[in-house]
Amino acid sequence: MSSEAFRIKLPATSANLGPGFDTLALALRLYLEVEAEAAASFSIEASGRNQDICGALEGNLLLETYSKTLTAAGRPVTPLRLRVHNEIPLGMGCGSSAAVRLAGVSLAAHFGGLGWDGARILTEASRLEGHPDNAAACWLGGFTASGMDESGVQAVSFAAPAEWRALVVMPQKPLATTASRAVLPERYSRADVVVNLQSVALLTAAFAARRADLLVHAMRDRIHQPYRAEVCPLLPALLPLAGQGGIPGVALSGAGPAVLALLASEEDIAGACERIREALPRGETVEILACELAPRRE
Ligand SMILES: Nc1ncnc2c1ncn2[C@@H]1O[C@H](COP(=O)(O)OP(=O)(O)OP(=O)(O)O)[C@@H](O)[C@H]1O
Ligand SMILES: N[C@@H](CCO)C(=O)O
Repeated sequence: MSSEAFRIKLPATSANLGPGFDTLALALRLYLEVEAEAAASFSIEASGRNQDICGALEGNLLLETYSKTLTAAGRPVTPLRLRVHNEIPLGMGCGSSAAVRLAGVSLAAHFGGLGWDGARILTEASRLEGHPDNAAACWLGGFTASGMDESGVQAVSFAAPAEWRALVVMPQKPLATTASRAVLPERYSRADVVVNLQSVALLTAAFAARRADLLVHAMRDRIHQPYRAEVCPLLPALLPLAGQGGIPGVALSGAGPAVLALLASEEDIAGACERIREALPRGETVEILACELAPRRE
């Protein structure tokens, strides 16, 4: 067990990127920062987005993950004084739950003296998530491909082109990942699976080869986006922008409801925001976050 203070900073992530359902994700330069020290009782000082949720002592995913992980490991739950600064939108498809679960597991590993390495922390958080894509990109940074089986998570990350930018287009209301997974079918046709296999391979190659021109083909998806359009109405409105002036690729961000637009450079941001606003359903109010891509963790 350790009584030393602990600090962690983890990025937002956009998972799937179109075809890579539960597999691919990209880290974004928006962060969750948690500082903790052992104390006589739990307290949280929250700043940034969603302070009500991030600062709650009841039903807080950070505290739940921390306590659950220590209890499962047979260790006492040391009360903590926490400072949480959050820039990641909650329930929008930007990996907020993966970041907070990784933070909670890391706190447990530290204060419980569990002796877990990074791979174990990533595996524990991914199991709590039910899929490794967000957690892998959050933990490793960059562009990440990941898989998970009973032995744990296997994940590889590499640096995404630093000059590319992400626009995250968010509606007013969040959508829980569980609700967005509930609309997906159990089975797919061979034709749909083949399209996604081709796209995943092409998309990974497009990031590695820094080929923004391939994104319009490589971000095609038939596994989750067609079904999620009903609960993510920004998607059908914005998907047709892919491949048009200054917006090489468009996909649902994670489980939605936000939409991710990938741009080849900073200069394209203003024009892309204008086209996105023109394409929105009438009366739809959105927040558009322009993000740099987060580097690979060293
Ligand atoms: N910093 C945080 N503090 C406390 N709870 C959080 C925090 N971040 C996320 N959560 C919890 O996670 C929920 C959102 O998780 P959910 O999996 O539904 O969406 P997401 O992770 O934001 O999006 P996606 O999984 O599609 O990328 C919030 O409603 C909240 O309960
Ligand atoms: N791959 C996950 C990401 C959201 O957590 C999904 O699409 O449901």
